[in-house]
Parts: sequence; C-alpha cells; structure tokens
Amino acid sequence: MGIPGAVPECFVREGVYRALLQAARRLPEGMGMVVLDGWRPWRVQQYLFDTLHEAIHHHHPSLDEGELMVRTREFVSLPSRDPLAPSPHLTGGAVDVTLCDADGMPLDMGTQFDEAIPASHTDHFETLKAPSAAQRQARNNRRLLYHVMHVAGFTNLPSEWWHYDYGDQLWAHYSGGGVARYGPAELDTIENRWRRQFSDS
Ligand SMILES: C[C@@H](N)C(=O)N[C@H](C)C(=O)O
Ligand SMILES: [Zn+2]
Repeated sequence: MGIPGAVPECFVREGVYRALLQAARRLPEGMGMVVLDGWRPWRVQQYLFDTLHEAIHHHHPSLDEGELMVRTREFVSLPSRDPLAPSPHLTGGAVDVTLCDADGMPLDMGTQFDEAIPASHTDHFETLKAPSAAQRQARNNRRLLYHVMHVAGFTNLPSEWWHYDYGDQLWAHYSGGGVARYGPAELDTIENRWRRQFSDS
C-alpha cells in the first residue's frame, strides 16, 4: 500500500504462528485464513498513526488534540518502542486476519480491512435490531473468525474485527491479568545479528 518502511513478508512470533495454524485448522472445509499484517517496524507504526491522525483532523477540524488522539488510537496504537509498553504489532504478537473461500477470495466481513469507522467494531452487527441478510452473513463470518481465534488462544481488539493478539500487552490485558510474553522485536537480519554481537562484547 505504499507505506514507507513496510516489509512485504508477514512475520510473527513462532508461538503466534503455531496458534494461527490451530485456528486455521478449525475452519470448515473450503474456508481459509488470510494474514494481512503481522510484525511491523516502528517507522510503519508511526506512519500509520500520523496518517490517520491527519485524516481525522482534516475531516473534523474542530476536534481538539485530546479528542483527535482518542479517535486515532481507536484504530492505530500509539507508536512506542518502550519495552514496558510497546505497540502491539512491534512485538510480533499482533496479527490482522480475515477469512477467505476455497479460491482465496476474502469473505464479506461487513467492512474493508482498516476501515476506521464504527462498523469495524467487532460487535457492530451484534447490536443491530433488524440486520439485513448481508449483515447477518458478515456477523456470522466475524463470529466464526472470533471463535477459531479465541479457541486458539488469541484475544480480539474490540474496535477492529481483524486485529488479534497473542502474547503481547493487549493479550495480557484482554485475557485478564496475564503478563505479556513478547516485547518489541527486530528482524533477525545479518546487520542486527552483528550489531547485537558487537554490543554484547
Ligand atoms: C492499523 C491497524 N491495522 C492496526 O493494526 N491497529 C491496531 C490498533 C494497532 O495499530 O496496533
Ligand atoms: Zn492489527
């Protein structure tokens, strides 16, 4: 999507990968899971945050900075490399996922991935009094995704139907009193290995 610093691969922690496999294997025959995003460099997190902040400011110029931050943080976490409070995607513990059919075509989840609107809240279609057939289908697809991810040990971010966590701070929070297993991570590149080696000696 032309995001500066973005990596083409979807990297996740090994524990997350294994849990994703468990979730995908629970899907009905002919259905698959698509991983849309995993580990993210800090620069990408900052870019996403600034871009959404700017877009909201443009559409709602009367919002003060506090309100702008709340609206932005609903859909993009604060960029942070702090080992005690890293942005979830910087840890390799957060994943953005959706479901697809046997041809790999994405199922209707009711909104596009990353649409920053209230309908992206995971429970949006649960709250409708008289949902249409399409809305019921989207609701059922979200329920299925939630179910297989939950059974595999993931927690969901309530403001985004696609965002799930395993082992990071959001996971610790939403699974109730747990402690995060994963801090901020860097790619295991030769540059990073050598940098680590020399800083250790
Ligand atoms: C940007 C979106 N895909 C996402 O991952 N949002 C969450 C809240 C995040 O940035 O951690
Ligand atoms: Zn996410």
